[in-house]
Amino acid sequence: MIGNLNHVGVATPSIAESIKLYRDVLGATKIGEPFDLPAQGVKVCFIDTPTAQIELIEPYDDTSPIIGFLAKNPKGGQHHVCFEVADIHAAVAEMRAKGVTILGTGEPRIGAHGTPVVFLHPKEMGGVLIELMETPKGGH
Ligand SMILES: C[C@@H](C(=O)O)C(=O)SCCNC(=O)CCNC(=O)[C@H](O)C(C)(C)COP(=O)(O)OP(=O)(O)OC[C@H]1O[C@@H](n2cnc3c(N)ncnc32)[C@H](O)[C@@H]1OP(=O)(O)O
Ligand SMILES: [Co+2]
Repeated sequence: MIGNLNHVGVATPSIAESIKLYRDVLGATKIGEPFDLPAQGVKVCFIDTPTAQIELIEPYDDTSPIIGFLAKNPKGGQHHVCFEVADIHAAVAEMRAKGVTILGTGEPRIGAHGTPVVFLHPKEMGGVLIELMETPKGGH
């Protein structure tokens, strides 16, 4: 069911500091403008690599879903991996049929690429928080 690896989510206490690392130390050249995504409780900045993106995420406010993760990992860390799926509702139905817990309300929500996303519980995914996102129409 899963398609392309779209992005790896990296939680950080400071997107500005993380940009310095990826740009000045790792040599990334395609770094987007950071933007707020209050519906998901995060500020976001995408860094492009030839085949996938790094998604830097910083808490939008103190109700952010990444607050607990940053409390345990104050310097930040690898937070989630995101795979594309052709049809999010079909993916949710398939996961539910297989007994997998969809986080939150279970209803897909619009993510940072403007297409619906859901998250699968890390305890049922070998310790990895997995995001499924519907592939943008026309690719990306
Ligand atoms: C912008 C959008 C997009 O791309 O479009 C995004 O990605 S937004 C990305 C941010 N949004 C999300 O992450 C939404 C979905 N996430 C959530 O609902 C939450 O963050 C949870 C995954 C349920 C974790 O919540 P919280 O940290 O409050 O719970 P908790 O501390 O009780 O953690 C429960 C257990 O899960 C583990 N745990 C927590 N976060 C984890 C992570 N990122 N990867 C792997 N394990 C993780 C904890 O260590 C703990 O294990 P132990 O029990 O062993 O101690
Ligand atoms: Co993400």
